Amino acid sequence: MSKVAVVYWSMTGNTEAMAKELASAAGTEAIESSEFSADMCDQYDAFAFGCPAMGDEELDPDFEELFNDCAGKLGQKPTALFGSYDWGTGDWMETWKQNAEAEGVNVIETFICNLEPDDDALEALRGLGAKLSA
Ligand SMILES: Cc1cc2nc3c(=O)[nH]c(=O)nc-3n(C[C@H](O)[C@H](O)[C@H](O)COP(=O)(O)O)c2cc1C
Repeated sequence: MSKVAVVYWSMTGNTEAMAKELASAAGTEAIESSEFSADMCDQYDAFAFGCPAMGDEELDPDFEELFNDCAGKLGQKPTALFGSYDWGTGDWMETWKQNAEAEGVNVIETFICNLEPDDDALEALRGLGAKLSA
């Protein structure tokens, strides 16, 4: 089984709920982004990074700094990006994915959900966790 790092930033708990469901299915615990650093990437085989739409379709700046630090260390390891949004249409995730791929990150899947994850979203997140840990 792959060792999966599920690293998230969340202001009001929606992305945190997503992270916890995904991590549980991957057989691990979600890690708050403030507790993670780029030098920890070597310990993992696969990654899921979560951050909601903030600013104007942007990542939280502190999370973005961490992700950019990690990006060069992920190599070809499978990486998923996820997060919650409200009034937009997911532009922040499109931008995030494009930037990650430009840095050479192997983005195998992105997953977004509107506000709190509903049952369908939780099921999809469990599937993603299982896929990353396979
Ligand atoms: C400062 C701020 C900026 C936001 N910007 C966007 C945005 O650009 N697009 C969008 O769809 N939602 C935006 N939202 C809504 C959040 O993405 C949404 O509430 C999300 O569920 C929060 O996730 P969290 O509970 O993990 O913090 C914003 C919320 C805040 C507080």
